[in-house]
Amino acid sequence: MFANLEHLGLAVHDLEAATALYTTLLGQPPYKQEHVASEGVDTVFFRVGGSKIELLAGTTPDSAITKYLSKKPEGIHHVAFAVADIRAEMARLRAAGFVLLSEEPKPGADNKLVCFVHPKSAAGVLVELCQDMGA
Ligand SMILES: CC[C@@H](C(=O)O)C(=O)SCCNC(=O)CCNC(=O)[C@H](O)C(C)(C)COP(=O)(O)OP(=O)(O)OC[C@H]1O[C@@H](n2cnc3c(N)ncnc32)[C@H](O)[C@@H]1OP(=O)(O)O
Ligand SMILES: [Co+2]
Repeated sequence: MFANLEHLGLAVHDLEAATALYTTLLGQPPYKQEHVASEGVDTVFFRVGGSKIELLAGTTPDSAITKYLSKKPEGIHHVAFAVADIRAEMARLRAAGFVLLSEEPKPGADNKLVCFVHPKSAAGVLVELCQDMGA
C-alpha cells in the first residue's frame, strides 16, 4: 500500500532561477541540495507540510530530465509516493501488470531507495516509489 505523497518532481532548465522562484512562492528556502550522479540530475528540495517539492535539472545529455525537457516544457515530471517496503510494492505492482523501470530498487536523493513505474502503464504519469533508508 502507498503511504503519503512523498514529493512532486518538477523538471526545470535553470535550477538557480527555479530555486529563487520557489523560495518566494513557498515562503521558505530549500532544506537540501543534492547531486545524484546515477540519474544525471541536480536536485533542490523544499518541505511543504508533510510532503516535498523536488526541483530537478539535468546534468548530462542522457539524463531523463535533459531528454524530457528537449521535448516538453518545464513542469511536473513525476509523482513520488512513500512506501514502507519497496520490494513488496514492486512485486505487487508487477503482478498487477505495471511496467517497472528497474528490476531492483536503486539509491535516489534524500536518503531513499527508489523505483519508477513507466508512465505508459500508469495513465501517462511517471510514478516513483520511495522507501526511507533510515538514519
Ligand atoms: C534524484 C533521484 C530521484 C529521486 O530520488 O527523487 C528522481 O526523481 S530522478 C528523476 C529522473 N529520473 C527518471 O525519470 C528515471 C525514470 N525515467 C525514465 O526511465 C525515462 O524518463 C522514461 C520514463 C522511461 C522515458 O524515457 P524514454 O523512453 O527514453 O523517453 P521518451 O522521450 O522516448 O519517452 C517515451 C514516452 O514516455 C513519455 N514520457 C517520458 N517521460 C515522461 C514523464 N516524465 N511523464 C509522462 N510521460 C513521459 C514520452 O512523452 C513518450 O511518450 P510518446 O511521445 O507518447 O511516445
Ligand atoms: Co523524484
